[in-house]
Amino acid sequence: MLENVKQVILVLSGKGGVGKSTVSTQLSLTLKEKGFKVGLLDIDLCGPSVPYLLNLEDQNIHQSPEGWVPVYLDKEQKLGVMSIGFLLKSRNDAVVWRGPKKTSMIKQFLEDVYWQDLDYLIIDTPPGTSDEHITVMENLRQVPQCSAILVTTPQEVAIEDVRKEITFCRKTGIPIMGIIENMSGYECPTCSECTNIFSSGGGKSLAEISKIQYLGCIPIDPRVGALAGKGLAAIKELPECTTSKVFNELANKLSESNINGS
Ligand SMILES: Nc1ncnc2c1ncn2[C@@H]1O[C@H](COP(=O)(O)OP(=O)(O)OP(=O)(O)O)[C@@H](O)[C@H]1O
Ligand code: SF4
Repeated sequence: MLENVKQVILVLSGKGGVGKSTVSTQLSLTLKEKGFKVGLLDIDLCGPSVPYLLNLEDQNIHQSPEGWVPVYLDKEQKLGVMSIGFLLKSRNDAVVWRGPKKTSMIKQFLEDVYWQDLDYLIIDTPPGTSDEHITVMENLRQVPQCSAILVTTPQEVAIEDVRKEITFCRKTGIPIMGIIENMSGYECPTCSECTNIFSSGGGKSLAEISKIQYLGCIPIDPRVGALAGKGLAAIKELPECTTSKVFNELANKLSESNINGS
């Protein structure tokens, strides 16, 4: 049920493992820390990592007369989470479904979750442009405030795949809010010096060429990696690190409703 959701943000990536779920969870946690009411919907049916990242793996969802009740991270119910992971017995269980079953599960996720009033619904998607994406795009077209954030890494192959995501968004009519480059150099936890391990700046130049807003680069930071599985916000635990600054700025841009669709 999306009637009472003010803004929907889809987090997309061309490749797997580029940090899409990290961006989805840290963005959700940052918005929660800023006092917003947030929902995080994980539709990566084949690799749902959000329950793990937020330390919610042992939680179950419940059915209420209004619909599925999300799992809440906090007592105040500021961050609600929905993931196929909550329906699996163990993290190692695999979802082996054909397209139509995946499509109907995603429709249920979009229609039957009782989110209550939300300032933001963040949707973590599988990599690429699959059946899941088409179903989501079709169902979200009627949501007035909906846009996509594209996540990439600096390598040329990842950048190439983001080009495909841009084409996909433009064809399906979802405005792109911007591009984030993750794993852009290595930030030393001791002296905060950033060393470029791979090339860098590919995400920025792609944003410039494609006339899309560049939302910043997040370095590889072992301290940020260590937050995975704990459900802790980088902005609270590591306020001085570059990652926190990027998420803080991103959350500010969102709250100013500065959606530059392109
Ligand atoms: N900036 C970063 N610094 C350190 N570790 C990171 C960073 N970004 C992501 N990671 C780590 O890299 C791994 C992969 O990240 P994540 O699960 O967010 O990627 P993904 O794109 O969602 O992957 P998938 O395609 O499997 O859904 C995780 O262990 C995460 O903690
Ligand atoms: S980046 Fe700084 S603290 Fe890290 S290893 Fe190099 S000199 Fe040492």
